[in-house]
This record gives sequence, structure tokens and C-alpha cells, in this order.
Amino acid sequence: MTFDVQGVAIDIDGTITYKDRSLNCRAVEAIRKLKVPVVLATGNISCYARTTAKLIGASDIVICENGGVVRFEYDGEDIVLGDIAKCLKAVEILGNHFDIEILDSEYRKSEVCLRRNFGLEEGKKILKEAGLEGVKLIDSGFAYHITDANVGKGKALKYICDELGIPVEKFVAIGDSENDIDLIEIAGIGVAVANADIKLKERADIVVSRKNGDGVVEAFEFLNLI
Ligand SMILES: O=C(O)COP(=O)(O)O
Ligand SMILES: [Mg+2]
Repeated sequence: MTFDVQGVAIDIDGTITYKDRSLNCRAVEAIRKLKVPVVLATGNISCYARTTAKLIGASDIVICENGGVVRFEYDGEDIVLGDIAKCLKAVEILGNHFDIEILDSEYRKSEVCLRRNFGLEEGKKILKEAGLEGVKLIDSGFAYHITDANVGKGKALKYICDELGIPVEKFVAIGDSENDIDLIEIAGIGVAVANADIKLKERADIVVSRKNGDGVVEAFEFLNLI
């Protein structure tokens, strides 16, 4: 397949990592062969995304906290796009119903991350019934995230593309979970790896046959990027 690809946005957990979050080294080698910028797009925090990008040889431009934070330079500043106040209100409500566990709160600037120890659908229902609007409760497959509804990995990619002067349709995006839906939708070509959530596969342009990082390599080969 030939397509004028000018950038690749890739999710981290479940896409270039396995279920235990260890890296697939074949995906890393393939990323290093790419001739276009690679933007990591994760639900994780800025320092984690930046370090991962540096170690694997991706660009310094990262999307973190599910699009609530973007960063252009390793030594630059985090740009906060999401409103954490709304998310904290949602956490308070959920805390009245479940024994919630907040993860890495000292580092999060735009959203709240929770352990996956309660029913997601039940949580969504509670927030809806409480009339709390403007936040979304999403499952990355690794953690739950309460994120400002105005942000997303896809919107963050558009923000980055506008800054760089690259049309977002020239990006290929690859992911595995619900938190990658708007990312693969906004990119010109959206790819779901074989282990991806069904909701993501339904919206993908391409569903590769291999899982995790091997699926990333398969997508690069299919798109003639390596
Ligand atoms: O932080 C998480 O929950 C996992 O994030 P990712 O799959 O978006 O990289
Ligand atoms: Mg993921």
C-alpha cells in the first residue's frame, strides 16, 4: 500500500509493549528505521512518555495523559490541555461507591488514573446519574482514566500537527484500546493491533494479524514504511 505518510503516532502499552508492559524489541528496531517523526501517544505521564521516547529512539514530541498533556521537547515544558479539576470531582463521586485507588497522582496534571478494581460500566452509570458532564471514564486495558471530555489523543495529535504544519491526515496511528479511538480516527490511516479492544478494531482502517509490537512491525511493512 502506498500513502504519503509524514508521521506515525503510536500508543505505548499494549501496542509496543506486551501485557506485562515489557517492550517488544522488534517494534523498537522498526521504529528506528522509520524516516518520519514518531510521536508516542499514551495514557501515561509525561516523564514516562519522554523517557520511553528517548530510549526507543522516537521523536521528543509526546502525547501524555490521554491527550491532556503534550510536550514538544525533551527539556521543554508540558503543555496542559485538560482540566484536572473536573476529573477530581468525578473521583470524589466514584469514591463514594467504590474502594478506588488513585495512581501516580503526584505526577498527573490533567486527569486522574485509577486502578481497574471496579466495574467500568457501573462507574460510567454513576457519573452519568450524578449529572457530571465534561469528563470521560476510559479503560486503557492497563488502568482506568478519568479525563476531561474536551481532550483526547486524537485532538492532541491535531494540536501537534497544527504546530508543525503537517496535515493530520498524513499521519498513521496505531493503538490497542478504547483510549486510542479518537487517535486512529483522526489520522489518515488508523491501525489496530491484533490484541486490540473490539471497539478499536471496529473503527480501524487496518486490523493487523499480529499482536502488540509484532503487529506494529506488520503495519509498517504493509504500509511500506520500512
Ligand atoms: O497509562 C495507561 O493506562 C496505558 O497507556 P497507553 O496504553 O495509552 O500507553
Ligand atoms: Mg494502549
